[in-house]
Amino acid sequence: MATQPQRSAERAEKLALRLAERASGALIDEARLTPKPGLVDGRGSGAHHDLTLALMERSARALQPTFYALALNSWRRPADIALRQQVGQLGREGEARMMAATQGVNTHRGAIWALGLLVSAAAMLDDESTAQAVCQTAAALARLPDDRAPRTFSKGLRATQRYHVPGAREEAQQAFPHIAQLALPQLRRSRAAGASEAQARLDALMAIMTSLSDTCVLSRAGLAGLEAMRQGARQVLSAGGCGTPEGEQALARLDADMLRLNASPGGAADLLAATLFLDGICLPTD
Ligand SMILES: CC(C)(COP(=O)(O)OP(=O)(O)OC[C@H]1O[C@@H](n2cnc3c(N)ncnc32)[C@H](O[C@H]2O[C@H](COP(=O)(O)OP(=O)(O)OP(=O)(O)O)[C@@H](O)[C@H]2O)[C@@H]1O)[C@@H](O)C(=O)NCCC(=O)NCCS
Ligand SMILES: Nc1ncnc2[nH]cnc12
Repeated sequence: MATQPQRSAERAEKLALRLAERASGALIDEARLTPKPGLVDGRGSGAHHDLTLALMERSARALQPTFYALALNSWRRPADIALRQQVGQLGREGEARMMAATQGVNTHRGAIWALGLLVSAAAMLDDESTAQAVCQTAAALARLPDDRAPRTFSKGLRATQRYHVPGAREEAQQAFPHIAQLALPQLRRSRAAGASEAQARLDALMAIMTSLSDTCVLSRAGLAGLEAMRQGARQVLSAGGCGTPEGEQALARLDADMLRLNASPGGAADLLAATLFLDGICLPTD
């Protein structure tokens, strides 16, 4: 008969496997979702020259062991410095894994950050929780310092300082408002209004794009690119979403604008993947 510690280990491993499969699956679902403005999708490489759908999928699969390790090591632990450092280390190993799988192309750095924290938070809470609870727990972890992190200067950091806007760090530290307050409610509203699953997911992406300061867009296309992204996404939603003929036309215009400006909302795409992950693992609210 299995002893108590054996049963606990089995439970932790089972949960870690489920979370890791869901996290990698959410990355693949996001990458395949079509048509996404400026992004890699089933039609092609969007505004990118070095990314393809096959590469995004390879990267997503290569990250599954990272998500598994994050969940297993976070199981039922409190948000403290020791866990923050371990999660940081596992996240950096995940980035190295991604780079090895893609021969040095940055496919999912932002996604490793957002999904990594959310996978850890779901394992910390263990029981099925609401998306709000998982986002709050992830935020508690993100707000802790990681003294072992190398002091490097990134494109994201440069954009947040130049334009005085929040970036990926702040989104996590504020408990992912673009997921909890915009994307998840929009996903559920669009489904309830009869949109197809793909249309509802595209609407959720639009909801994120209406207000995110996506440092990927800022680095490539400046404030003009960011404003075009936000305005275009608002037009899609105010036309009734991607499921209406007017919404579909507005989405095509937004795609053309993003390509013309060389803008890619990679941060919004990461947050959509994180939304799909939470939608798949969390208790429904309201
Ligand atoms: C906190 C970190 C995310 C580092 O953040 P920072 O802002 O310093 O660094 P970046 O390297 O720029 O990464 C940020 C990425 O986050 C995504 N993102 C952008 N804006 C937001 C936002 N407002 N909210 C949430 N997420 C956002 C975005 O990722 C996507 O874009 C990537 C492609 O970017 P880039 O290489 O710039 O792309 P290109 O334009 O294609 O380059 P060129 O072709 O022009 O050369 C892609 O990866 C998408 O995922 C931003 O890029 C975090 O990484 C960190 O500190 N990690 C340390 C480890 C850790 O503690 N982990 C814990 C959890 S596991
Ligand atoms: N579909 C996508 N295209 C480009 N960059 C991304 N980053 C995350 N998902 C992406």
